[in-house]
Amino acid sequence: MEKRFVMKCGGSTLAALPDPFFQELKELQEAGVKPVIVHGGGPAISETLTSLGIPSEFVNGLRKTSNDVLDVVEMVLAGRINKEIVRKIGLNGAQALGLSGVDGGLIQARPVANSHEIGFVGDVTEVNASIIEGIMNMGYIPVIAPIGIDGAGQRYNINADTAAGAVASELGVERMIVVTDVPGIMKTVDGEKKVLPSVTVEEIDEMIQSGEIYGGMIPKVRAAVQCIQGAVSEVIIVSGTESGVLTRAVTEGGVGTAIVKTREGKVS
Ligand SMILES: Nc1ncnc2c1ncn2[C@@H]1O[C@H](COP(=O)(O)OP(=O)(O)O)[C@@H](O)[C@H]1O
Ligand SMILES: CC(=O)N[C@@H](CCC(=O)OP(=O)(O)O)C(=O)O
Repeated sequence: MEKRFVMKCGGSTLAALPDPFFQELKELQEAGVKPVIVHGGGPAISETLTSLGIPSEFVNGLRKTSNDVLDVVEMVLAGRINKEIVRKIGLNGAQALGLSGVDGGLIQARPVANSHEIGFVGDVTEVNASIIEGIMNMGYIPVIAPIGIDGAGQRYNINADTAAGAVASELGVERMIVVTDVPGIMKTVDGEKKVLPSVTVEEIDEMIQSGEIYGGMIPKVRAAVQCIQGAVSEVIIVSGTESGVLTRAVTEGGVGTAIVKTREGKVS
């Protein structure tokens, strides 16, 4: 099975991901699947900023990033969190190689439109796929921290969902899997909260308008909508703590919430 997929692991769930999750990753790799991981770490960044007494706030889901904040973001994401994931993959029998978007100029970025307000936050302009492919071809799982860089050497803090979407688009993978702390996109139907098996771009817009999708789910669905406009067929949002979820998401689908162009276009 020669198949690649991009998996975004959210900071909300990283510490809770159990060994069986990483064992599934190893088994998928042994079966010939090539995973690429892009990770977040928002809660760990916030904790470190607090312990250092550096104020931090979010504007529309993006962290206001001064130079001091940027140093901490890089230290926590490209340092502690990245190496923790690499270590867990190693302990469960596979091999990973960690890097940030700065390494080899992997993720090129430019300031977001409202950078005057939120500082060094970036949008991705280019992803150097050959670096990722080189790592995969050596038999390692690339583990990428979402820091970007521009031609002048300026670093940028990039939302991890946005970075993962850009990597998935550049690699042209069929599926991006977003691992978070909820089992999918939820909606209250007849007074009961249910996980939606699939949602279309149109339905996402309505759910953001109505407030049913809010907070940290917004960058996820925005990144998903952006990458399914291109080669990526669907984005699947799942919880990483459910047993067998990763294998199902990669091989057959039918788990979590699939974000699809249209229902007809759904790959099942
Ligand atoms: N419709 C929705 N269904 C499920 N979760 C939602 C929804 N709208 C907003 N959320 C929120 O999004 C959160 C996941 O985003 P976030 O905390 O940023 O996670 P991560 O660190 O994995 O990126 C959930 O814990 C939940 O509070
Ligand atoms: C610009 C911006 O907001 N960057 C994020 C990067 C980490 C991230 O996105 O982590 P999660 O996936 O855990 O939310 C931040 O500073 O928190």
